[in-house]
Amino acid sequence: METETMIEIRHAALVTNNDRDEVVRDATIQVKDGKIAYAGPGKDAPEFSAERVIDAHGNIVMPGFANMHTHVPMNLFRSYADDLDLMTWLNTRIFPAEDKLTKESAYWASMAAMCELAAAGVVAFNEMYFFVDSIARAARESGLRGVLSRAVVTPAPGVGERMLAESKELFEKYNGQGRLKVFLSPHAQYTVNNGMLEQIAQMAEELGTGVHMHVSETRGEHETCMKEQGMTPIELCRKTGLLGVPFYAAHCVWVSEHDMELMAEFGATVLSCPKSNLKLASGIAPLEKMMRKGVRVTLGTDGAASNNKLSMWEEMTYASFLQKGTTYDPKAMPAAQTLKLATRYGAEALGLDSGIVEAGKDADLVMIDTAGIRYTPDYDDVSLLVYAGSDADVCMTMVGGDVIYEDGKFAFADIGEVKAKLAEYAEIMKKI
Ligand SMILES: CSC[C@H]1O[C@@H](n2cnc3c(O)ncnc32)[C@H](O)[C@@H]1O
Ligand SMILES: [Zn+2]
Repeated sequence: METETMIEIRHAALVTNNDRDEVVRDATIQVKDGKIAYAGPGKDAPEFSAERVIDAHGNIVMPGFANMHTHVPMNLFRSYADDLDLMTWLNTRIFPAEDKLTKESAYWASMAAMCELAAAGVVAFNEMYFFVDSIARAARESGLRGVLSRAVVTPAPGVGERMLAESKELFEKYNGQGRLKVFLSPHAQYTVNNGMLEQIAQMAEELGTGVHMHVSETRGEHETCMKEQGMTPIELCRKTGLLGVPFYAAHCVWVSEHDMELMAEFGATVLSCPKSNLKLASGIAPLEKMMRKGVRVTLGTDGAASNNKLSMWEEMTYASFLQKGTTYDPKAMPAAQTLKLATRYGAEALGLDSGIVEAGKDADLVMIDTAGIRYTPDYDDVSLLVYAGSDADVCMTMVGGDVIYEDGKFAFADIGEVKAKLAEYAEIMKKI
């Protein structure tokens, strides 16, 4: 596929995702040099000499998703270890399998994830793993926006320091390069000692970057931290300085009222992964309560080994329905708010200039084919997207004005080759 600098999309139902939740019928979206030049009623659109005109009659155009917690090389481990709790899953199956990963297998697994994300309408992902060079290579090729981080653990003296030094090198190499940014990443409170948490907070401050960490995922993590440290994992993050930098806390299932108040006070971002938390039997994060206390909540999938899809569509449905079901309040997490958690709030948290479809924003858009039976009748487009939509409905994904996925085809990958490579590397995993 060619890159056009001027694209005009006509006759779309435009879900703007703005503060007024406006939906514009028969809308035109004009894209120039990666930005939205115009988005609004077709009848009011200015003259535009488009290199390509897309007829979106019968389609919805909306902002793309920000998947806020991923481990993209874990696409190699989908269906490899199911029906286990987090610690058994990690210690008996995943960590041994990860020992067999190589630069090449991590690259191809990341490419598989890029395809899965792009085809499901994701425009940005917030990643934590090792093999960051492999992930950066796949991300750059795909055109997706990626915030990468090299996970740090402290199993033995000196190991964490080496990993942190590597994180700094990766920051210097990739941060601000094209569509990439780099954060720092202590894996979790139970794998990283307090001294290293402090060093990471200091380095994030020096570099002016964020910190991405698994926090309060399971009851066991919460109880052990209380017993060994005399405080919750979030309180420990405050003590070690992590809440003083832009802080991105994945999961937050087992959080106290005080934890929520701290996160609101320090402006931390919660990266909730409702499906992964259910599959690993970790529990249900109290998102509604957190949001009422003023905490910024966003959504992610976690890796393909614990989800087992990278579908923000499913995260939206699970997140909303779980909050309704656990609060006994049908008004909890309504559709328009849920869509914002999956798109705009994530984009804002990552410092991206997208998440709303309006003039001046980056053109990070997706187009949804509404020909399927689930989009009829059409009383409320946002409701249809959030409660009835799915990956399969995405017919085009655009990042910074580049069409990276369209009608089953990827601009950046030969999907047959990607599948063949994954099958080849899976043979190695089967021998463990
Ligand atoms: C060291 S890179 C990231 C590390 O995290 C592991 N992981 C994947 N999902 C989870 C999760 O939900 N909680 C904790 N750790 C997780 C992954 O396998 C890598 O080892
Ligand atoms: Zn995770």
